[in-house]
Amino acid sequence: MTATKGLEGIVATTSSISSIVDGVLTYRGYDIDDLAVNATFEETAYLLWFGSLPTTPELQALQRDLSAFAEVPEQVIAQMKLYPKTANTMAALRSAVSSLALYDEAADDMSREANEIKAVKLQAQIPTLVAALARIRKGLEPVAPREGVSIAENFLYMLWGKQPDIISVKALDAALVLHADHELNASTFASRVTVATLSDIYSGVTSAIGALKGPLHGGANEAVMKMLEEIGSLEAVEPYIRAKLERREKIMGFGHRVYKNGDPRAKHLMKMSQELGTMKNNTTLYDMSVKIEELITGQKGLKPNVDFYSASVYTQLGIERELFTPIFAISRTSGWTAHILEQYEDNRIIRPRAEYTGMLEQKYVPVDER
Ligand SMILES: CC(=O)SCCNC(=O)CCNC(=O)[C@H](O)C(C)(C)COP(=O)(O)OP(=O)(O)OC[C@H]1O[C@@H](n2cnc3c(N)ncnc32)[C@H](O)[C@@H]1OP(=O)(O)O
Ligand SMILES: O=C([O-])CC(=O)C(=O)O
Repeated sequence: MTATKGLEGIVATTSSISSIVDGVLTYRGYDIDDLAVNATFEETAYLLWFGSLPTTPELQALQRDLSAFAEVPEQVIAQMKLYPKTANTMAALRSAVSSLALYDEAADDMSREANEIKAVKLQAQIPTLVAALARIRKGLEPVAPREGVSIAENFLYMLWGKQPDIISVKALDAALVLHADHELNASTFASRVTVATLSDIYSGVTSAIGALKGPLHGGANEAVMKMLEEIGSLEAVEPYIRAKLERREKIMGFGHRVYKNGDPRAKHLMKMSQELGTMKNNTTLYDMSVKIEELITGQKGLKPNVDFYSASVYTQLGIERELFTPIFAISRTSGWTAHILEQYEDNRIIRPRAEYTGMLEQKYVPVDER
């Protein structure tokens, strides 16, 4: 038995949800480049869960369900008010999502029908939790979700407490489409491992949130913004990056296990970052990001991943960086739950082996003789 570090190149499951072949990302056979400019997030989530794009009545029914489920139990909001205001937002989200299970009587109902409802419910409730967390951290009261509006619009409405502008809603909606699923990434794998023990969907999504939090995965988008803030100006980019590379430090938002010639999602976010900067008459963050990309690609051959330009996109939308990874979680809930449903459909416990490298033939010595 020989271990492969990080399971690189190991095919661990079959899946018909999303694929990455020769650098092309597809959801259920639809190219991400097509979906990014044409599909809404609700259509995308439907596609991931049910395998085809919805008809008008199917989409309307989904939108009605998402609206009907968007409120979260008042006990969960009360618990969230007790979290320290300085708590890591992903740690807080992980706790809140775990708590949702306590108030769902169907949490352990393992029928396909019940699990599909819980997938839609989680998708509806997680944006409400993230917006509530953000407001509670600032000492503000959470804003209740509105009926009949998209997830992107509702989220920004609950976050800001006022009707968001159409440009912000469209930009967030496109970002949600781009982040929705990504084959067997670390958080999706974590969710599948958890539910393959026949544990419940809430446990699967809670595990996934824990995995997404790390800076080598979803947490990179917040880390990119911290770096941009630390750099501070276009002139400071070059010396900062050169010094970081000399110290052999990683540059967040660059590199990818699967894409070696670039992440197809990054160009969409790059364009959005440029457009938002131009619209707001301030392209500093975009210009700094482009300069960083030139230096990193030039010196290391590494390309930006989905987390790089999303940082400047969200900041230009007026969203604080502590919410970047939770927003990733809002989107990826669609992918996680689609994978969980797929895992339940044809389940076998996921239990690989480890190559043992420890000591051999030890003999027990009583404690007072050691
Ligand atoms: C949504 C997402 O999860 S997208 C990824 C988000 N994560 C990040 O942006 C964090 C920064 N990037 C990374 O840490 C890595 O590129 C990962 C985690 C994405 C992929 O990791 P791996 O597939 O294990 O790549 P690995 O670490 O083997 O990288 C190969 C080489 O490129 C280097 N490298 C990879 N990424 C970077 C980076 N961002 N900055 C500097 N060097 C890097 C590695 O140090 C390694 O060099 P070496 O061969 O001299 O040791
Ligand atoms: O696939 C990965 O390893 C990470 C990634 O880009 C994602 O989850 O979107």
